[in-house]
Amino acid sequence: MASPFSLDNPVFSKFAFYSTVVLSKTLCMGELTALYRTRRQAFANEEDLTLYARSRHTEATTTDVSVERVRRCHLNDLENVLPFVLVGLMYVSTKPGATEASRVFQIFAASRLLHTVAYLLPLPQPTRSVTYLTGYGATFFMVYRIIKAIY
Ligand SMILES: N[C@@H](CCC(=O)N[C@@H](CS)C(=O)NCC(=O)O)C(=O)O
Repeated sequence: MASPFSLDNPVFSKFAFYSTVVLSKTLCMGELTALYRTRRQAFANEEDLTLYARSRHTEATTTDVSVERVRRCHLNDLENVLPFVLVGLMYVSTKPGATEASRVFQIFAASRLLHTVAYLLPLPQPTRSVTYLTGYGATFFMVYRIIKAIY
């Protein structure tokens, strides 16, 4: 029996693509945090001041509103992207239809990109909540499919 975890399988190949998109976006959040820290001179650790601070009067802080917003956005990615990738692997193993699977992966990836835009700009609520719930729904749809395939 052919393994579903091969790039020859169009479902796995789409899953690999969209997982890489959302994981790369999550990785970029660390660099974005560093950029905000440097721009706003808001370093969390005393030892960072000697390396990056423009003025010797700069003090370490963990309360800069913009830096904390990027950090919350990053954390929210971790809370949602990691479950998507793990649940997605089990979903691929159920051998779903290619059209359905593609839609689920696309919806999740789009929802996470829009969540970041809504969080960082920020856009008025409930925009961010809607993007979050859309991605959450996509992951839970896969959970439903997995459970249905088993029982
Ligand atoms: N850990 C999240 C759980 C709920 C959630 O993810 N809510 C979405 C829509 S309101 C969100 O963007 N929360 C903001 C955040 O995680 O910083 C929280 O504390 O809010």
